[in-house]
Amino acid sequence: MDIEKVNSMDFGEFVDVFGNVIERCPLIAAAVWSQRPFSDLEDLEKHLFAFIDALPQSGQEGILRCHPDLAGRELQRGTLSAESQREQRGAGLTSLDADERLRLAEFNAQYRARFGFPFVLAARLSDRAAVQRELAARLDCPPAQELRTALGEVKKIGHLRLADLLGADQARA
Ligand SMILES: NC(=O)N[C@H]1NC(=O)NC1=O
Repeated sequence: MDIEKVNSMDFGEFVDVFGNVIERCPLIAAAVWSQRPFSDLEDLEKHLFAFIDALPQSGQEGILRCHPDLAGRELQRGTLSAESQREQRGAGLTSLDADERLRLAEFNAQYRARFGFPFVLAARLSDRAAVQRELAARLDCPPAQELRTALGEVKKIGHLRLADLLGADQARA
């Protein structure tokens, strides 16, 4: 997909295509649509991320709360977004045994109780062992630092999702 194509999208198409670059936060794509034209895809990414950075802490925490737990109930129920499903499967989180699933659920619950939002990690850059390690390590972080780390992970996920959207279209062209 080239940038002319992106810049020519009407609002509805733009939100359809980019609405889940940030998990379950189509408002972010909706907000940056009016900032067209973008000079290139990095520019689009910059606008998406600048929107996140400009939010008050409550809004940033809201973005984190839109993320499903890793290996959580939504994975069991099959109600994840297509992107999240693919990412969690890629990290091996669909094939945990019962003990591993329980351990992760306990850590996820501890994390949520401490910080007030779910543990977020770019699963595609990780694997099941690293997810558990990271979660245990980040539980000890000071809250302000942890908010920054988690938003950094949201951006990594968004970066990879954007690259997928573009790559898929280039392959078709
Ligand atoms: N909780 C969490 O990190 N979820 C996200 N991570 C990821 O790679 N995809 C997600 O949905």
